[in-house]
Amino acid sequence: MASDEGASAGKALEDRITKPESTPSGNANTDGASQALGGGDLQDTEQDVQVKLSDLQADPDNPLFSIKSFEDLGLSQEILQGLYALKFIKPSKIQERALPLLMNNPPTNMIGQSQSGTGKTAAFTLNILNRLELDTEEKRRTPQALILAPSRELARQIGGVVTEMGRFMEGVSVGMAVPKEGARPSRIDHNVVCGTPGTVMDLVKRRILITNKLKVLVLDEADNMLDQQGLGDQCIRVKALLPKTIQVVLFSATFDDSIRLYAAKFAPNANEISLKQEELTVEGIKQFYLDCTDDEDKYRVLVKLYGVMTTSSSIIFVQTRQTASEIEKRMTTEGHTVASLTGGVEGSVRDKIIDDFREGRAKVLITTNVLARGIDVSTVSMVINYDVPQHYSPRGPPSGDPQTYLHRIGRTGRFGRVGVAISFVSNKDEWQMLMGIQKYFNTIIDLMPTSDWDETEKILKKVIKNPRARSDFK
Ligand SMILES: Nc1ncnc2c1ncn2[C@@H]1O[C@H](COP(=O)(O)OP(=O)(O)OP(=O)(O)O)[C@@H](O)[C@H]1O
Repeated sequence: MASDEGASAGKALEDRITKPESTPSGNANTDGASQALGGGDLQDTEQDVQVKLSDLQADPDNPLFSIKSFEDLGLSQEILQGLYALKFIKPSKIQERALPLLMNNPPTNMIGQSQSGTGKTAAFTLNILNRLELDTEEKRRTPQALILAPSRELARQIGGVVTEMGRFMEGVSVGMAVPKEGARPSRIDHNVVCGTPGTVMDLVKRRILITNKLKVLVLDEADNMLDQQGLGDQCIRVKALLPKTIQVVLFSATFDDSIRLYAAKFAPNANEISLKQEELTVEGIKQFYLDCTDDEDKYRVLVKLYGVMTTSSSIIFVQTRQTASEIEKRMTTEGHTVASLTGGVEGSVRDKIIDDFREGRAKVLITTNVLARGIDVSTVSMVINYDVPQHYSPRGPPSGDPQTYLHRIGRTGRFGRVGVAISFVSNKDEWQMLMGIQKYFNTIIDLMPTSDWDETEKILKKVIKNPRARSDFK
């Protein structure tokens, strides 16, 4: 097992850690990117972010609002220490609502929905930590919780969160079940396992991952996991090999009607927390579109935009690996520093690329839908849909893919931060798809002027610099 990726936690309580003040100067993120960068030109300072966060968490209409404190939720002292160390002050709405239901006994399944960047990971992680039995060496070496995610990067990220949150508990250890070069050990002896469905299935079949003591199964990005032909099939096959009494927890920002019925079969008798379609967009993300004359113009506009957005981190989403590699080559030849991560890249190289991006060594990431979901890098202040996300149709023109659009743009504006999402439109099909997406979420996607780039720069800076962007741009 790739124990190099999963870190053993359970460190002894080092210094005495106290609860953070309600407006700390630290970073309430586990991704580490903000600390490395310290905020760029077009970035909120951490001070701004924290002041704003306490305002948002006091607004009952905001997804980050809660009445209760983490102490009220019945978490152990060691778990609270983990949260304090991460500078989590108050739960978000999904955490406050989901945790009592998740932690209740006898365990009940859950289907939980909340906007992107509102802390779903902590919700399911805290339940897992709360349920772990770590009082004997044997129990510590036995898998008790399994978390499945659609990409290697997301599985690794979640593994990191579990490790960080559980670091004051004696004996928490996280193993990764993602594709790996080289030999695997004969047995996974971690109590929490995070992985992608194909690898997990393989490890279960080879009896490297022993499942009979598993108590919790989490599917993050559950609609995607159950929907896609390949992943859905694998998730069902994995679940069939797990104890019948396992608590099944499904989380996502999106559960389309078509998948909801299916999710209810996968997690029977679940408690459900759901949102209406028009509640799904995140207020802090200002959405624009840009008119381009053709594909070549898209590229010209992209390069122009990068002349304007020099310092903060951004992600460019494209539809195909081929486009990703073309843009990467062209931009690199022209002297831009960009990285590209697609499914075609080998695992260890992918790890390096995403780690470089997280830590601010690479500021521009070109990728496909492989990274559309879950990736949490707080310094990302701009997302570009170089291609409008679409469902291919064997007959007729492609149709827009609102769920993927929402997840892509949700890579910015995390937990009360602000960001911009810009979609490039170069033909009638793309225009229609984008307008369909706008209608689906009942949101506003404004035209970004490009006749005067000084003006474009001003608009972008105003959005990203303004800590009150959500009320201005509602
Ligand atoms: N209570 C909290 N206080 C402060 N920060 C928090 C809190 N809960 C979560 N966060 C931070 O918010 C960010 C977003 O959380 P997370 O990645 O879990 O979002 P998500 O809801 O899973 O989003 P997505 O739908 O995009 O996967 C993370 O950086 C996390 O550390």
